[in-house]
Amino acid sequence: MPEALPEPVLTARAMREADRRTIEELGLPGRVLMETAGRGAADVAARMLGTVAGRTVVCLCGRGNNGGDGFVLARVLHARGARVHVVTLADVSAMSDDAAANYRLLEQLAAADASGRLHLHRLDALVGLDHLPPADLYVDALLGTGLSSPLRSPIRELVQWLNERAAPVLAIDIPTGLDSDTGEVLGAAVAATRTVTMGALKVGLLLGEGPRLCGAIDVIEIGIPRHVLEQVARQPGCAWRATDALIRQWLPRRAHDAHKYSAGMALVVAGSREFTGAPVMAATAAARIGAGYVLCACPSDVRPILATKLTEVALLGLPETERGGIDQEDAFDVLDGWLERARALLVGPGLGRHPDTQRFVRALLERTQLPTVIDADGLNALVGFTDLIREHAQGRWILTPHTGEFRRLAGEVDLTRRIEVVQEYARAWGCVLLLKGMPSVVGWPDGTVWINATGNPALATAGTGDVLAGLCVGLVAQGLPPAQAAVCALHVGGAAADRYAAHYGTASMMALDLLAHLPVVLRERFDR
Ligand SMILES: NC(=O)C1=CN([C@@H]2O[C@H](COP(=O)(O)OP(=O)(O)OC[C@H]3O[C@@H](n4cnc5c(N)ncnc54)[C@H](OP(=O)(O)O)[C@@H]3O)[C@@H](O)[C@H]2O)[C@@H](O)CC1
Ligand SMILES: Nc1ncnc2c1ncn2[C@@H]1O[C@H](COP(=O)(O)OP(=O)(O)O)[C@@H](O)[C@H]1O
Ligand SMILES: [K+]
Repeated sequence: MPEALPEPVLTARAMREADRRTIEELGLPGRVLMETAGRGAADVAARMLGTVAGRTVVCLCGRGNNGGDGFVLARVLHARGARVHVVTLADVSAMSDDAAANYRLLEQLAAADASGRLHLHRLDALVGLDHLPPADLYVDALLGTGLSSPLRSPIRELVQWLNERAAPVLAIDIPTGLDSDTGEVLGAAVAATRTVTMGALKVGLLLGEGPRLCGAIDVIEIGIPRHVLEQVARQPGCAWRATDALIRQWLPRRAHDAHKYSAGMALVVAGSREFTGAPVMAATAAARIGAGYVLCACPSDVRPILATKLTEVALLGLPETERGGIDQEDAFDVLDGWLERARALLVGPGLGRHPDTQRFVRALLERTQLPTVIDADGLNALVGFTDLIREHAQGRWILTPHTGEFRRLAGEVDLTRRIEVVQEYARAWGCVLLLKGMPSVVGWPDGTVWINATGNPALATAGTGDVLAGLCVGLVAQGLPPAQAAVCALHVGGAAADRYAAHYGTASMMALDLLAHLPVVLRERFDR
């Protein structure tokens, strides 16, 4: 089976380091990198145009290497018959060396070419823009990873002008104005139809405003060796994105001689008088993703209610104190046998925050050696007890907080640096930390971070977190290590949401719809 490779997601600093090492250590000239980048971008532009000959392209170029990529793209599209207008802001003497070399090439070409299809415009003020002909495609080659502060004039005005154009916009490397590390808009930013990014994905394309502003993304391989990308990807703030091929490789396969125990038993401790839906969604999700035997342990007085909603999922009633929480000692009498037989545990969905229940949760987590998913009220029981995570997680726990639950656990954190924050806490707590959101992010205890590649706003509906927790425990019950189970659960769950949205849009989905689409997605996309 060929080794499927995850996609590196780099910060500007890591990208610059990869460029530098390729140029200085490997000896691949920066000019060649730029030529390859520009040609790759031109191919994407050509696909957007359909036909190139006779079409009009306006290319706005900055004076750095991002502009240089744009000059190469302009030359290539011109060679293929397009009418090209290149707009520059600076004199060639102020350009970076590689950009200047490519600009001089364009000057030679414009002088030698009698077709009148290549026009170079030096922009001193914005007035020049209105003399440009309407274009079939605009190219944003103003700024890339060199952006370091809120956009200055005149680039800021150029960005606004671009955003008023009717025709599609292709952003080179990063939409100008978008922070390539955080996805924040620095003053103003190009809203691109498509972004062609060089060498590797950038973090800012996937976080914050990135997904909204960059449109579809093409990654151009420009000659930076994979081992260089993998090494720089270890820098803080960098991450990885799984591919379908990698998930297909990781997902468990059911053995031909499987029986319900060998296919993995998941024990779900969930539910309360207030929440009888969460245990259903979590336990059903565990069964749907392939656990052979799912047992749901809930407070005794909600057992009859769940029994009407669950058929394939077996139920266990947990004794309660007279105050209404779960009675710790009596509950262990009921659970201990099952804790020996189960292969994975999920604690939390809909458990409620009764102090007795919270004490029971902490005692259970200290007692079990099972790989465990802790979600929702399981996490709330750990507020103020994060030492318990440090002592007991040992890489076996998956925590699945949304932003609010994470803030309650970790205190005030700056989530514009969500990659670093997840990296830091997963490492400090020694657990797999799945921080839900758009996109959801997974931190491993060794510092590796994953940005979810699938999912869409249809997921913003109550219960999808319960489903996600169930997918996690269902995968761990089948023998998948917690680190990989969290990445797979997000990827597959998000893929189910994507299939739903493709058919029905993003407003109508409810959490259990994810499970209705899961079998087809597992079959069609993940070969299970
Ligand atoms: N040749 C190669 O190795 C490869 C290069 N690659 C390409 O190079 C790009 C990186 O090139 P880069 O480092 O030159 O930076 P770049 O994004 O062009 O910007 C520099 C300019 O930005 C300006 N500027 C900064 N902040 C600003 C603000 N707030 N408002 C306004 N202006 C501002 C800054 O001006 P200054 O602040 O210096 O006055 C300077 O003029 C990368 O994205 C990729 O496309 C790839 O193809 C890979 C191979
Ligand atoms: N399969 C999934 N893929 C990606 N993100 C997911 C997935 N499931 C849940 N999420 C994220 O989790 C959020 C819902 O979690 P949460 O708020 O805990 O829901 P609830 O507690 O109502 O079940 C969603 O908005 C989405 O960002
Ligand atoms: K750009």
